[in-house]
Amino acid sequence: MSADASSSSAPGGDAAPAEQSHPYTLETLKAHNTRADLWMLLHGKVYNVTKFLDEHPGGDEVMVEEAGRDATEAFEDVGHSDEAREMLPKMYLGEFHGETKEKKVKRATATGAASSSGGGLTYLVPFLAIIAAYFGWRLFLA
Ligand code: HEM
Repeated sequence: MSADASSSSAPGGDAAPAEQSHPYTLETLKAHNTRADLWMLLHGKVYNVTKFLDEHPGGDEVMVEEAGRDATEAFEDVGHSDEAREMLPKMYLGEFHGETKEKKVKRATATGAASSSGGGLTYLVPFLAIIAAYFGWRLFLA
C-alpha cells in the first residue's frame, strides 16, 4: 500500500470528478473495455469495475465479455444477490447517455400496451366461446 497524499480517502472510490463533466456514452464505454480499465453498463448506470475484477466470484472473463455493451441482461440472468447489488454504488461513475436495452424494452412494452387498448376483446372471445359451447351442449342433450 503506497501512501497517496493527494487522493481523498473515499473507500474504493476513484470516480474521478473530472470525468463527470462529460457524459457516459457508448463511445466512452467502449474506450474502457480491457482488464486494466473496465467500465460496465448496468441499469442505465456506468460503473468502474476494474478493481473488482479479481474479486468477482463469477470470474473476470464474463465481465470483460460484457464490456462496451449493456451488461444488464447478463447481470440479471445470473440472479445476483442483494450483497452483489450493494457493491455497485462504490463503483458508480455516472448516468449513461444513450439507448440501453431497458429503455428499448420499456418502449416496446408501452407500444404493446397501446396496441392492445382494445384489449376487452381478448377476454370477450373466450368468454363467448364458453357460452356458445354451453348452449351447444344443452341443445345436444335436448
Ligand atoms: C459490477 C457488476 C457485478 C458485481 C458487483 C458482481 C458481483 C457478484 C457477486 C457478489 C457474486 C457472488 C454471488 C452473489 O452474491 O450473487 C457474483 C457471482 C457471479 N457473477 Fe457477478 N457481479 C457483477 C457482474 C457480473 C456480470 C456482468 C456477469 C456476466 C455474466 C456476472 C456473472 C456472475 C456469475 C456467473 C456468478 C456466479 C459465480 C458462481 O456462483 O460460481 N457478474 N457476482
